[in-house]
Amino acid sequence: MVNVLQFTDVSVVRGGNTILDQVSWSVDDNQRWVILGPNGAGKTTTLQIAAAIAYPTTGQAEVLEEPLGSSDVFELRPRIGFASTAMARKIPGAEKVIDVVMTAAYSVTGRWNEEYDEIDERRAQRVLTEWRLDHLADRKFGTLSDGEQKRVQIARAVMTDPEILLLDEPAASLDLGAREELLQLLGGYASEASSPAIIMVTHHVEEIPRGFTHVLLLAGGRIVAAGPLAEALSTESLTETFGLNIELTENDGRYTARAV
Ligand SMILES: Nc1ncnc2c1ncn2[C@@H]1O[C@H](COP(=O)(O)OP(=O)(O)OP(=O)(O)O)[C@@H](O)[C@H]1O
Repeated sequence: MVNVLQFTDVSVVRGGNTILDQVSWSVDDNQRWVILGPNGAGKTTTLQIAAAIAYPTTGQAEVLEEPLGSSDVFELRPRIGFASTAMARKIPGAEKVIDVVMTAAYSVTGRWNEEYDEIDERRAQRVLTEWRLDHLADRKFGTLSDGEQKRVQIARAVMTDPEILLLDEPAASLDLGAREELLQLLGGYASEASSPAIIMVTHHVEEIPRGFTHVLLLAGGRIVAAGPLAEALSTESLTETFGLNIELTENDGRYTARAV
């Protein structure tokens, strides 16, 4: 078991606002975390620190055993897979799906010759197949549906074989079928022992895939609960997190929540 993330009293202050407040949190490589909390709770900021693209104002964050602030983030970042809508916006709509996935390897190999070309292309094809995108390899990214684009973002993030995979609201804006297909794929990936640690931000307990193991509940920049799903995700902890009476039900590894 390897520790991939260690926050010790992490606070983030921006524009005079305390966005994260003394957050201490630890993630091991065999864990798959969901981060839940209301709008503005600090979920994305937490993910940005885990991605080594934001830094604590005070406290200490270690990512893949490298302390942020005194490590070379340019060596660290290629070891992290990060899929978010903000990053997807940077992908040119005219780029072919296979290229969107394959170019993720550039930052790791740092070169582009015949040998790497073939290895990367084979790996990209394999990743596309895993995420049920092989039939779309030659399509332009901009012509894909939302659900397909989300899967391409994840395929790109796993292309480099990252040691930690970060997903910012991967199921947002998907229709029921696309959401369920994505959750199935994510659940399968999460259940594989060879997969990296996964941290996924979401707004809905319905979007927690089977195979996820832990939850971090945030409200107002503070931890309300953190730990194994069976213990930390409850009617009580959700009620406290969202500040209204919520009833949680679990059915065969999937969750639903509603106000009562
Ligand atoms: N530069 C900044 N200056 C002041 N406040 C900021 C700044 N950046 C972010 N914030 C605030 O920090 C809070 C936390 O933002 P963050 O994006 O981490 O929350 P979130 O939980 O991901 O929210 P959402 O669910 O709405 O995406 C928000 O209230 C946001 O307005």
